[in-house]
Amino acid sequence: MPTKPEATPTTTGTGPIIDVRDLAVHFGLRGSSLARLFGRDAGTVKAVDGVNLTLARGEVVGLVGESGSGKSTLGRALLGLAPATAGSIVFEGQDLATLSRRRLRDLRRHIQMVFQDPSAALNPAMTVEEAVGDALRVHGMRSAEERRVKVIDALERVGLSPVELFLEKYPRDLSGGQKQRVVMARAIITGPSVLVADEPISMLDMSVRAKILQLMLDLKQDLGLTYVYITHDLASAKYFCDRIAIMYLGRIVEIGATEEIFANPRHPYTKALLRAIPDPDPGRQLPRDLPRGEVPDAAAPPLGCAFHPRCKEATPTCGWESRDLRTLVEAHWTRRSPDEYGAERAVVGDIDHFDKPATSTTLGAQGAPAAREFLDRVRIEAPDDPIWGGIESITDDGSGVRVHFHEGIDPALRRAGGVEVACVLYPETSTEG
Ligand SMILES: Nc1ncnc2c1ncn2[C@@H]1O[C@H](COP(=O)(O)OP(=O)(O)OP(=O)(O)O)[C@@H](O)[C@H]1O
Repeated sequence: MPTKPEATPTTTGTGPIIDVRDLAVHFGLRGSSLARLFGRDAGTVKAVDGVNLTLARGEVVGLVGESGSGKSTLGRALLGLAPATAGSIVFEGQDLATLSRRRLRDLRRHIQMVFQDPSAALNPAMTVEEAVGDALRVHGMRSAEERRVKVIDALERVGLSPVELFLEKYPRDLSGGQKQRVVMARAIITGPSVLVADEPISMLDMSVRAKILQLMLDLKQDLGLTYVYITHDLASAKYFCDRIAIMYLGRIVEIGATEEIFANPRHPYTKALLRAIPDPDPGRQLPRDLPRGEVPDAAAPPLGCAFHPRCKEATPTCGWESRDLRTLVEAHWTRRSPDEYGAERAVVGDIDHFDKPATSTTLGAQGAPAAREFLDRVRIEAPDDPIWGGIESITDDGSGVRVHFHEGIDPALRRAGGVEVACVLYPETSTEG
């Protein structure tokens, strides 16, 4: 029987193992050198923007969302690898922000990260023994003999046996699944209590994905680990996670027990992600529509609820604005002939100012009646677009009209039934709460 890797004094406490409060991680964009010369701010990406998350000991929490939703940044922040702009991360009662660089490095024995690409994570010039033992060397274990004992134990735990066959191998000699097992061995060898796994199976062959997830569950059981599982794949999260946090543009928009999220999704984004899960039964034809449009630019998120431009259930107060009008007008123009487009373009005039997010904007170059007629034509073509509910009024203004949108609501996470959800459809007074 393999012995347990280095004991972790931190796993024995009570209360949450990690407590994240109002965490923000913002990245300043450098912009072009010309913009910098004129002192223009190139903007800020709010990769994580006001996240609260409590990890109970021994649970598996999934961070799920499309690319750019901030999952990896949140995961990296838990290890102190992405600096917090605001808020706090408390691990076993210690606020990461108060730790010295040395203590922070030491903390990484207790919180380890596993990345998506095992080939990139392993140094091609190191044998398996060197790669797995290196973490011990970094943390001060000088004796090669002691390291070897621990390495053998860790390799046995991750199913690379007989161990002698693997110790002297290089990454190039291993399959993708074996490499990820080596990465897992390296992660557990310091005796961590928390493991942040960032898409750990997405680059592996289908045939080995379930085996690696099962290995992770076995390790969790044996070593008393707590997991943060980062993925864009809800199907694997269903299998693996106790709780799921759905992320969108730096925020958690819904969080709750896995069964509840799957049985009764509340947030329109969660519903859309669930509809997009491929059905393993080829005979069943389910609509697989990810929400319309792409994930917006995180440096200039939509006003109000960041999901509103793609939302099927959007309401008049979800944050409609000038950029939504541009999207609608441009979609209308894609269906016009070149002559029609030319004539309408002259009526509408310049629309570049729509790109500056605003709840009031002007449209028109040939007078208010022509601008109104144009908007009527757009509306007849797309009468069900939720943006129309978001327009409060249209008034005459100079050479055209001014479109006023309802002031949008940026919803906070609120309890609704068994989950928490950030959507105006679940207000504080909701009977569900
Ligand atoms: N070091 C950085 N500098 C600037 N922007 C960054 C940095 N790291 C991440 N971002 C931006 O922050 C946002 C969130 O990125 P992040 O990688 O955390 O998302 P993700 O959900 O993990 O996406 P993916 O699944 O593609 O990894 C993105 O807009 C990304 O471009």
